[in-house]
Amino acid sequence: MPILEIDHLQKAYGETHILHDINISMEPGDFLVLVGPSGCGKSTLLNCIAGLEPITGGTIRIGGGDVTGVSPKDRDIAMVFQSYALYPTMSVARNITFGMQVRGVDKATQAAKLAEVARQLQIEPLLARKPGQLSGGQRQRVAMGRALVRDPKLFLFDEPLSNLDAKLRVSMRTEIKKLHQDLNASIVYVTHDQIEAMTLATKIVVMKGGVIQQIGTPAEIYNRPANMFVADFMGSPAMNLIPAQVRSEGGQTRIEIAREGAAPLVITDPVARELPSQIVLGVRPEDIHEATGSAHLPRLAQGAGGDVMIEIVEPAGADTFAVTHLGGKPVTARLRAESAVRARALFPLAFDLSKVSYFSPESGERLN
Ligand SMILES: Nc1ncnc2c1ncn2[C@@H]1O[C@H](COP(=O)(O)OP(=O)(O)OP(=O)(O)O)[C@@H](O)[C@H]1O
Repeated sequence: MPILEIDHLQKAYGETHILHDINISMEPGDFLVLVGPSGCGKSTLLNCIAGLEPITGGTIRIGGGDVTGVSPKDRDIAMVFQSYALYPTMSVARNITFGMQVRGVDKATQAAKLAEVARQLQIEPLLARKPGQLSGGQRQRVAMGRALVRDPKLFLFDEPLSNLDAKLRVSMRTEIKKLHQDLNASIVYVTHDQIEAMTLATKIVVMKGGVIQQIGTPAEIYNRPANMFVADFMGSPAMNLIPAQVRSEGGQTRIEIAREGAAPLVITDPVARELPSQIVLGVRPEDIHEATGSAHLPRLAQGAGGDVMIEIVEPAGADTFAVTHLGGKPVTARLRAESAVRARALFPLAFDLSKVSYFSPESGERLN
């Protein structure tokens, strides 16, 4: 049975529609990440799940029970906010046990739960301190501790790492992932950071303008984006989106891409595909390879590339990024660090056609 089922959810503020026909089904133990740009409605959706915002239409079920009209405290959820929302005058220990005290949990159980989460989160030495005496990462841990002692059906996290510096964010991300694995907890997590989404989620919901664009595993979202918005939003550097023309010939698909100062680059997809004459070809930087000595790239089809003029070369330690222009757009290839690629020179590049996406230029939807 799904731990969370959202069915045809609508949310409006007066005449302003914020969320449109949201449908989500989440299994127990899932780490479901709601991701999208600022203003896409992900926090509003989380608040609807928590019961902090009334919904305009549809239903929400948690653990099989309809909670649509149920107050937040009766939904068996625990929420961790971006602001942590700790009580400043209470010690760390009191912050964690206070909710249990209010619910009438006996003292011995409170102490046992406190000890358990303090150990899990490695905050034992901090229990007597006040929130003002903690670092951002430590406050974050206390806020999580407060959620953990509730042992709820569902954890809700609203951008919990956004107040931390970059380095701490990465280490807290690892901790949250470990916590999820250890507890097998069901988590709904909001972030605008696509890397956080990719690294944490078992399931990603990509949103834009209050509409779900795609739901899938991180691999599905990355490898088979449903449309150009998802293709562009997920992945860094972003997927290259190259306008191209298609000619079907003899059971193959010929794709022509305009190249500056030279005849179009013609690549041949060995699969016969039903494509419109104009498409946008999506290819991730790591799926564009140096075409010379491609013996180590057996999956590269014959005729999958050609010489292109390299404009900029950016060494980045483990990789080297090479930027060219194709179809009138800048195109980035992620090459090996030891690549001989040079700026302002021709260089042979080939696309891994087993990995490319084709999109409709009009609707932006995936075609293959
Ligand atoms: N009380 C409100 N009344 C009217 N509009 C609101 C209200 N609260 C939020 N909105 C609007 O709803 C939309 C979604 O907001 P929401 O905070 O859910 O976005 P978000 O994706 O979480 O963005 P962010 O990452 O910036 O927090 C925004 O356009 C926002 O202006």
